[in-house]
Amino acid sequence: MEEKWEHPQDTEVLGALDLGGASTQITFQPGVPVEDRNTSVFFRLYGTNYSLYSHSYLCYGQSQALKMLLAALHQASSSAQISHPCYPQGYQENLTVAELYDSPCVRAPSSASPGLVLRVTGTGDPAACGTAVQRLFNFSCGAQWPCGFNGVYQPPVRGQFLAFSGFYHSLHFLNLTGGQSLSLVNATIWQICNSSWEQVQELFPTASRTQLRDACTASSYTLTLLLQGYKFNYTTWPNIHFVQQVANVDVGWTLGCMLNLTNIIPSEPLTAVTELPRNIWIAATVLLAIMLILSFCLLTAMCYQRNSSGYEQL
Ligand SMILES: Nc1ncnc2c1ncn2[C@@H]1O[C@H](COP(=O)(O)OP(=O)(O)O)[C@@H](O)[C@H]1O
Repeated sequence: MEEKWEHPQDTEVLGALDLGGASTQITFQPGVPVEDRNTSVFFRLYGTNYSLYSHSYLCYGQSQALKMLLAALHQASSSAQISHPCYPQGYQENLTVAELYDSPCVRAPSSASPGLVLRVTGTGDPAACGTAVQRLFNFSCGAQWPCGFNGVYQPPVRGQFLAFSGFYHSLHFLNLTGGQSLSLVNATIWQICNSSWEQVQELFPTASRTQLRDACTASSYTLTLLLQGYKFNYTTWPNIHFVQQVANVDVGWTLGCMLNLTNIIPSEPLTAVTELPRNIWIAATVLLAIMLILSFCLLTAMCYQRNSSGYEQL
């Protein structure tokens, strides 16, 4: 770095995968020009220009996706009893219609009365869970080919990626953030989704009730989003590095935002100074020079006067 914030020319640009509570983002440097202007980003960081692909899917963050799944299961059941295939078998909870439909990502059916209490029962069924999670997405590309999901254009993923926030937390809980193979990840998620409420409590005695309830749903959602959503596969899976920190700093959208903003700070005042018209710049310099010369003359004259009046007194 030679004590300068410069981008070494031969280093690889890492992609970023962020799974927040409300939305998920993918950003990377594609191998082809970005065909859709809505998803192309030109970005200048410490003197280097980058042309990137980036898209944010609203409502596909972890919390909202899990809510969409529950709402879809409720609407499919058409009663106050909801069978949840991703919750552990034997798990039960009550929630009201108002609590379920409290976000813009889920639209309440007109027939649902807000005060109605819904009873959710886990069935711990990995195959049905996988199917229910996949139904949250529309995988057909339509005119936008190649695509991610919901008809959003996305070039094929390329290079190494850092996956953080919800991607990290959902897999870290199952000890799957250490470079495990995709087969092992699949098998572990299948196993947790096949477990009963008693079994998950025994497996993770210190975990909270919510963590235990959501372990299967969150990890299944993460895997579906990465494989079918963002189109990673067996070959590109090892290129995803699940991280919470890089060089002892928490990674997330706030760090990226800060880096982007701090890079802008020095360039703005400089632009303002160099954009002064040339003739005004010359006039100001000449005026300053004249004032300096006049001040010097005045000071000399005052000193001379004081000295000569002193001699007269003597
Ligand atoms: N320490 C944690 N342990 C387990 N899950 C977490 C932890 N922190 C965040 N999560 C989960 O990861 C998801 C994203 O969290 P976060 O990055 O804080 O969201 P946002 O970007 O919206 O602020 C949330 O759904 C949350 O449940």
